[in-house]
Amino acid sequence: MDVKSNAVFWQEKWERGETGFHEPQANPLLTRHIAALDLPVGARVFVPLCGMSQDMVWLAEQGFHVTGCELSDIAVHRFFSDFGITPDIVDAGPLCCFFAGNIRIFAGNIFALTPDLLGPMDGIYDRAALIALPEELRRAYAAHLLSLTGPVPELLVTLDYDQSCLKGPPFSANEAFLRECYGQVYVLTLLESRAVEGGLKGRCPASENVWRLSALPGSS
Ligand SMILES: C[S@@+](CC[C@H](N)C(=O)[O-])C[C@H]1O[C@@H](n2cnc3c(N)ncnc32)[C@H](O)[C@@H]1O
Repeated sequence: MDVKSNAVFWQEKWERGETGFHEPQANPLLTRHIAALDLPVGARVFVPLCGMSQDMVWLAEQGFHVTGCELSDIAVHRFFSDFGITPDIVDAGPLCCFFAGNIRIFAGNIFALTPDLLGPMDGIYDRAALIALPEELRRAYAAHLLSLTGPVPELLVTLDYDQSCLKGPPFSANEAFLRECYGQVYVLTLLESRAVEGGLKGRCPASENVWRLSALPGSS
């Protein structure tokens, strides 16, 4: 699957309301482990492929400046309208930037986002972003993310399961794959691993893993 067909796939998911990944509250793995990034209040946190995640609200409530990037306009509009907030909207090259308070979201394809548009970031929170993408795009995504932010600390939530058991998304990302994508610049530390209750989609044993990525000495 290439960048264009991936975009069509996700746009159609949002149009059909197939958003089972969306959680009504902040993810407990985020709230439990964000401190591991050691970010000061006021730090700038990037949330790639953010959907309309409540995690952004929770991060903003902790005093962080949050920047998301999301392909679907439907998701971005719903994120703000659910709070009864009318965001300001400005053109940002090939993307559109929505902002209100200490949350801004780039609506558009992350592969079109540039370091200049994004600006400096102090940390990354990736839940269901890397693993939303098929194998061919996942490596490109990881490299692009690094080109956007450099090796800032990252909290990464992944799934690990036998890919032959389910088609995905979400796709499996095992430790070897993560080390291939990120091991050149990051030290990877597994903070928590827990079995998905009842199996992934009720069909396949899976573990949900929380990783801290911190810059290898000399890589920042
Ligand atoms: C599985 S959802 C996860 C959303 C969010 N992280 C959460 O935890 O609810 C993946 C999201 O990535 C978005 N997406 C997929 N490819 C993208 C791309 N190339 N650029 C920006 N967003 C993308 C989809 O529209 C979808 O909302």
